[in-house]
Amino acid sequence: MTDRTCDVIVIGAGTAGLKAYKAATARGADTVIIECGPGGSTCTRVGCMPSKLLIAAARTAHEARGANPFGVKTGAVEIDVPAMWARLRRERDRFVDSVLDDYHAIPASQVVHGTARFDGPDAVRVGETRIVARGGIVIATGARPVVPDSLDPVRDLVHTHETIFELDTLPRRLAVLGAGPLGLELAQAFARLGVAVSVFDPGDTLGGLSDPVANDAAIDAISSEIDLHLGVEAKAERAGNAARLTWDGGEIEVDLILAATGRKPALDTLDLATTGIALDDHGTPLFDEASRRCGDSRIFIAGDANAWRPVLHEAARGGQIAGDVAAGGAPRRTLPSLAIAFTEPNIVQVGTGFTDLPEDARIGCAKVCDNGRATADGHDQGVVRLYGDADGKLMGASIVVPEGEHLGHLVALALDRDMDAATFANQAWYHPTIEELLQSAARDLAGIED
Ligand SMILES: Cc1cc2nc3c(=O)[nH]c(=O)nc-3n(C[C@H](O)[C@H](O)[C@H](O)COP(=O)(O)OP(=O)(O)OC[C@H]3O[C@@H](n4cnc5c(N)ncnc54)[C@H](O)[C@@H]3O)c2cc1C
Ligand SMILES: NC(=O)c1ccc[n+]([C@@H]2O[C@H](COP(=O)([O-])OP(=O)(O)OC[C@H]3O[C@@H](n4cnc5c(N)ncnc54)[C@H](O)[C@@H]3O)[C@@H](O)[C@H]2O)c1
Repeated sequence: MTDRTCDVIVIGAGTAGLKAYKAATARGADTVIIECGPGGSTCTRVGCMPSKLLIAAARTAHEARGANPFGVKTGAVEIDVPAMWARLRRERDRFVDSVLDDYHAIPASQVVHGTARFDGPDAVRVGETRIVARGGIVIATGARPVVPDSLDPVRDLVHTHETIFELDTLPRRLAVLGAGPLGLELAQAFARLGVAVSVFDPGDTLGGLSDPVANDAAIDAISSEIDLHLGVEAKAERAGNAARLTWDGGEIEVDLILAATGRKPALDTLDLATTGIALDDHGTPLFDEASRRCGDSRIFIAGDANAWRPVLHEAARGGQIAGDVAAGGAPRRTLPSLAIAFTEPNIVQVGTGFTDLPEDARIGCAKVCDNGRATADGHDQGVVRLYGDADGKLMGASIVVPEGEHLGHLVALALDRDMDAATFANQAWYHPTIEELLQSAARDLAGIED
């Protein structure tokens, strides 16, 4: 039995879902949005924003401690731990509230609370209620953290990004499993707040960097602040109130463990088998980037749920596209990929990655230690690696640079404009700026003499 028919159903009211709802509604579609949680979003509650607030506190402490070489005396730097957590949670709650304002502005008649699961390719059930979509169904269910079974013996000492921002104290010793963006950002932040941090990853790269020169630069810079173990499988066991981690060649005891071992699309409750859409080997629907449509179906998938570019601006854009196309709009072009880990130095990857470059690709390089502004600011570690094809057309970059986030945006813009390295080098580059590193790398790539 069908209890309701509408034009578009959106499953999930996070960043992608709210954008999808707005886009479909803007086309005049009767749109129903289904949410199983309290609303708000991963970004504001347990993701981008609390992590950036922790990083902001940590950076402030780090800069105060590092003031002496500039002739600035600060005395001993202490962390007022309750005040630090209080600011983080106060500001975090304001971000959450602003998303909830959008959610609560949706007419009650269009919102269904509960866990959605498919009942065929054009219908969804929430409890006993069945809703049919005439137009399309947008999956925007996000992702959830993965905790490895190897941590079972010490589960009560394990946090994920969903719980770590609820701490009231700081641990003395913290192990972070995973050297992806999540693990690295929080590892460096906790270290700067005075915690002894050890990071373990079975892989050899930081923040997913595949460029060996950029990866070495990141390792050099970041290992000066944290105890870094790459290429290592750590095993956990109980040691009184602590956890003992052992690996080939060493062991340590820690008070807490942060599992930063990736996130998996939240698709398990959806009963996707009833839809007939094609899934990849991980059970994630195959979809078209330009429309977010799954095959020839009227099912769309946006945000972290589709495991493609799991970052905020792609969740927002993907939701917008999916909601719009589900309501009759046209597909859009794909933007260059852009990912930034907010470590110091920032780890930025734009466009084509190192491992996907053609054999005849050219690489331009510029080192932070050769940049005047970086030297003035007290930085000497990091590198820009700018990639171009055999004709010098820009393809991408790996950037390990303090404030490199700004450089990443400029490269993304240049890629979107199909720029070649010589044209990029001949833009206006103010002196002395960190941005001049891009000009140097573009000159190197284009073979332009200084
Ligand atoms: C610690 C951390 C830091 C991050 N930092 C950054 C950063 O600095 N910059 C950046 O760009 N990205 C960052 N990200 C990534 C970014 O947060 C995500 O890409 C983005 O929040 C994903 O949004 P979403 O809409 O896909 O998912 P969500 O916001 O998680 O929304 C999914 C919604 O679906 C609901 N739902 C799930 N299943 C069902 C169901 N069956 N029925 C009904 N409702 C359902 C959930 O309750 C949830 O409300 C970070 C992520 C983490 C974890
Ligand atoms: N600044 C940002 O944009 C930002 C910041 C944080 C998180 N995020 C997003 O959050 C999501 C999760 O980030 P992440 O860093 O956890 O995911 P990730 O998949 O990028 O990295 C996970 C890391 O964990 C390692 N790992 C896997 N199993 C392990 C184990 N048993 N022990 C130790 N290490 C193990 C992997 O080798 C990998 O390096 C990503 O989608 C990311 O885009 C983004």
